[in-house]
Amino acid sequence: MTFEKTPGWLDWYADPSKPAFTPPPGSVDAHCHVFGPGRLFPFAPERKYTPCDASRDQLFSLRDHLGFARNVIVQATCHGADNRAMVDALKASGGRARGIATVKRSISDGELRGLHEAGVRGVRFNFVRRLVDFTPKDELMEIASRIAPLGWHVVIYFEAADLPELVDFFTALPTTVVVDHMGRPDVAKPVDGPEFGLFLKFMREHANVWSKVSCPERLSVSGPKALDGQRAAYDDVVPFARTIVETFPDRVLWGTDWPHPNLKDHMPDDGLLVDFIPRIAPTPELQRKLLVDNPMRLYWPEERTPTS
Ligand SMILES: O=C(O)/C=C(\CC(=O)C(=O)O)C(=O)O
Repeated sequence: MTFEKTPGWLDWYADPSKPAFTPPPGSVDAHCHVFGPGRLFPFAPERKYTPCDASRDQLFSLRDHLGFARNVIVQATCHGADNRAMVDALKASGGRARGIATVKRSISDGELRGLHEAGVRGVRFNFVRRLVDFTPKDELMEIASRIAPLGWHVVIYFEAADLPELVDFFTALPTTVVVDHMGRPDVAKPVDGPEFGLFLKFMREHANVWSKVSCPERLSVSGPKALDGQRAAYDDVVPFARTIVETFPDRVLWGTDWPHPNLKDHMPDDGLLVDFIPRIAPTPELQRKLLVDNPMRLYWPEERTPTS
């Protein structure tokens, strides 16, 4: 099947730079996607966008180029609840990728076990209206209670302005809860203002809540962009991400978000994006927690040594 990309679609950056920052050995890119390829894994009829292809082999070659060891592949909404492309990538990764699935309440226990064997360790609940149609909260809660015994967690994606309305549902979830992209703060607002304050309170008062400090390219208003050799990009996002890393160093994850769906302004050079990491996690200890210890604890707990 051939697909026509959404008009204005920006393809992933073809020839990324080598980062100046060297990630510690064993680093995990804990948020990335695969798209298709559409001829093998057709995009879902209910999708809100049609992307370019972004295959597992292209993802794995980016992983190696950037100096990462592992990936966490998050089911993208353009594949709906058809997890085949993501699962195919997990199976081809030689144990170096884990996955986050999208499932419906109709999924059987056997199918859940199959996903677990392939390397899935969580489900994603998406509340961003431009990406998905609303799933009733009772259905989501039922899914959460079924995946909890597998040791899985729930990844949530929402916009900062929607947190007040969603917070009661989030705090009722029975698993670890991982927030995508810091809950998408409006970085034009003050880092010590009420909106981001609510997010910090949410994390402070709920020790099961983690955050990905990812996607500065999606959140930044004033740049500069991670392009043309700019190794100090997205200044306006730094205080938000750094506050989270320094306040909750054991509950943060980082990911490229490759292939960066739905960006409208520019496509970042992923090598320069990696150079954002030492600006938000300034010490080797914070970097090791963010890139190795935390994702290993969540996604490969069986591989942890007693000291890590
Ligand atoms: O890549 C992301 O995390 C963010 C997305 C896309 C997405 O979540 C999806 O398609 O599932 C976005 O904001 O458009």
